[in-house]
Amino acid sequence: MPKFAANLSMMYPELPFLDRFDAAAKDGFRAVEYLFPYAFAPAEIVARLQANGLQQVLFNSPPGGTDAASIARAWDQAGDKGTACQPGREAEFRAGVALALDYAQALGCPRIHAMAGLIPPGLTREAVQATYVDNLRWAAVEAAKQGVDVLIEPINTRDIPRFFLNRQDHAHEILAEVGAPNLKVQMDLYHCQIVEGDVAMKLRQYLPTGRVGHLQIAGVPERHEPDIGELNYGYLFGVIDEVAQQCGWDGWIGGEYRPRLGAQPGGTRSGLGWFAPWR
Ligand SMILES: O=C(O)C(=O)[C@@H](O)CO
Ligand SMILES: [Mg+2]
Repeated sequence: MPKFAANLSMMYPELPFLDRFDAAAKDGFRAVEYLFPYAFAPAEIVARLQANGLQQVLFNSPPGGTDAASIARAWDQAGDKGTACQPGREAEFRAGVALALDYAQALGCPRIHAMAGLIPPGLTREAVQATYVDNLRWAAVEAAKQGVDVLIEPINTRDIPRFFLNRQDHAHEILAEVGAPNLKVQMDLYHCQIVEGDVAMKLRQYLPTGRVGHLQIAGVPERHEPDIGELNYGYLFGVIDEVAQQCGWDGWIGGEYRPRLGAQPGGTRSGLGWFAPWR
């Protein structure tokens, strides 16, 4: 049966970040993910996880720099959204992964997402791929020392123009080139539908490879609740369940969407009809 995690960066915008853990647990989630924990001491987050019986299943390494201002700048509209593919920023990438691994250890989190970043102006995807592969190879070795997986995520270029990694096939080619068993794909079905479509067949193709470390979902195109939009998630959850039973895939599915009612009080809970059968 599919296991769902609440993405606390997008869900529960009506609440301060630390209170979102309590709300997700009350709504029946057993696991959480989010972008960045770095504005909080690990102990503050561990306290929220433990008080609510929640597992931390995913977060991102810093998208640039390791201090709060750099992380915010790297994530804002004009930010680089990661350094992994950017030649000359290898030291920054490594410092970010090291910080993420410290947090992963403290939070008991088994995977981190290392964002690829934008292709720098004047360079091509082909020109920066060697930097990306070298950085991921280093990150996978470091993460393996503490039993953590490193994830890479194809993201659509309507949301993030010039993002390096956009397609599932490219992500799986990168895994083959890096050759590290703990490097896996974060397969976000929202991005997959926008860039490639044919989502059910892609699930059937990639879940049995054992190289998909995590799934994420949202309605397309507005990135609201999964039961709003052009994707039929009721059908897709059935496909995931069927394939998972056949191949033993045991990953989490993150609800990474912006509730339709925005930050209205109770807005996230009122949109959880999609989750009711799986609670
Ligand atoms: O934007 C997404 O999709 C994500 O999963 C974030 O973690 C940014 O990578
Ligand atoms: Mg995602």
